[in-house]
Amino acid sequence: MTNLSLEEAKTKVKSLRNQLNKWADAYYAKDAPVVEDATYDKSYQELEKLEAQFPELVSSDSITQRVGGEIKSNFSKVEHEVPMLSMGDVFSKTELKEFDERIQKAVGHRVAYNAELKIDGLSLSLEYEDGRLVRASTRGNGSVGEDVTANARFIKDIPQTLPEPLTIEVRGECYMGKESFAKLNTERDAEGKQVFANPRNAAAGSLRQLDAKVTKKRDLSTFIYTWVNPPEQITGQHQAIKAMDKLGFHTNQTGHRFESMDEVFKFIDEYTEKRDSLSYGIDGIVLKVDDLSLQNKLGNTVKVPRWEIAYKFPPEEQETIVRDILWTV
Ligand SMILES: CC(C)(C)c1nc(N2CCN(c3ncccn3)CC2)c2cc(C(N)=O)c(N)nc2n1
Repeated sequence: MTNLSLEEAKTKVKSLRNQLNKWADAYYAKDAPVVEDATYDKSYQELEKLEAQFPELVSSDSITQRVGGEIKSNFSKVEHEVPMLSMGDVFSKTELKEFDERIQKAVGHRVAYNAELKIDGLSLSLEYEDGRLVRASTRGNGSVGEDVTANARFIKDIPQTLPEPLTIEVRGECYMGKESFAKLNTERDAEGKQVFANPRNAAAGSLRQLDAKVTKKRDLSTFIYTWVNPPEQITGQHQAIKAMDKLGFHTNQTGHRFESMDEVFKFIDEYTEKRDSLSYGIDGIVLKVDDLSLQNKLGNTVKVPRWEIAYKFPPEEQETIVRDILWTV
């Protein structure tokens, strides 16, 4: 229940409807979602809650009254055997220190961490049977995603077959490099099409294309960072990434295993500096307890692992021009 007055609720409902209609039109009309599902869903649920609390505000033209009101994608659904979890976010080194202290307290000793750049893309799961790619799917809500196998076949750095007949699942981030993003937007602008607000939306819009031939024209990449239930000879996150690299997956080589938080802080400072010069977007650093058995011991809360945290950089000066064009349409 919100503590909004009827007047305030009316304003809020109006702006939510306006926003959701724009997003839904972009999704249906141009089949290029300009926003992450999670963002759309959050606003949609907020509108539903307000309409439930203020029934006098419900109107037949509200997107919640539309049969297909929610973003229904035409992809078939994929149930994730192992849920794709969310990530806890922190925004300061103090909070990272507290995270480390919590972990040390829980396990009774200091732990090593694997620090990874937090790639600004969308999550992707890749499933292989006897060494052949059989399914690619998006994260969706963490439990149910979309089948994008046909599209994934056109992402050049995804191995279609593995050097060994393994039946495994790996997960990573699908992203569009900064240069490819700028090129795509220039082309779209020249064609009078709506430009993408940022590389993450461009990647999402390009991967979640119903017509895989469109994905083929888009320059998408991946960084793979998780081996789901790896063989027992793999005991650490850093080792897992090295092993996936050997299998032909594209991994991010900047990841580093650290024994102390001081080294982690140096890594954070280094990539706060280097961020703009990278050829792909990052929005933070992901810190994971490296030892996989400790990860299992620490377990997860409902949606978030206790053994991992994402340190988010302060938002950089976004190129607001694109955003303005987008929102004024
Ligand atoms: C395996 C865990 C759960 C620890 C995990 N989860 C991740 N993510 C979860 C939340 N995600 C998410 N996405 C949409 C909505 C909610 N959560 C987006 C991926 C990771 C993302 C990156 C990255 N971006 O580079 C990374 N190097 N490691 C990750 N590791």
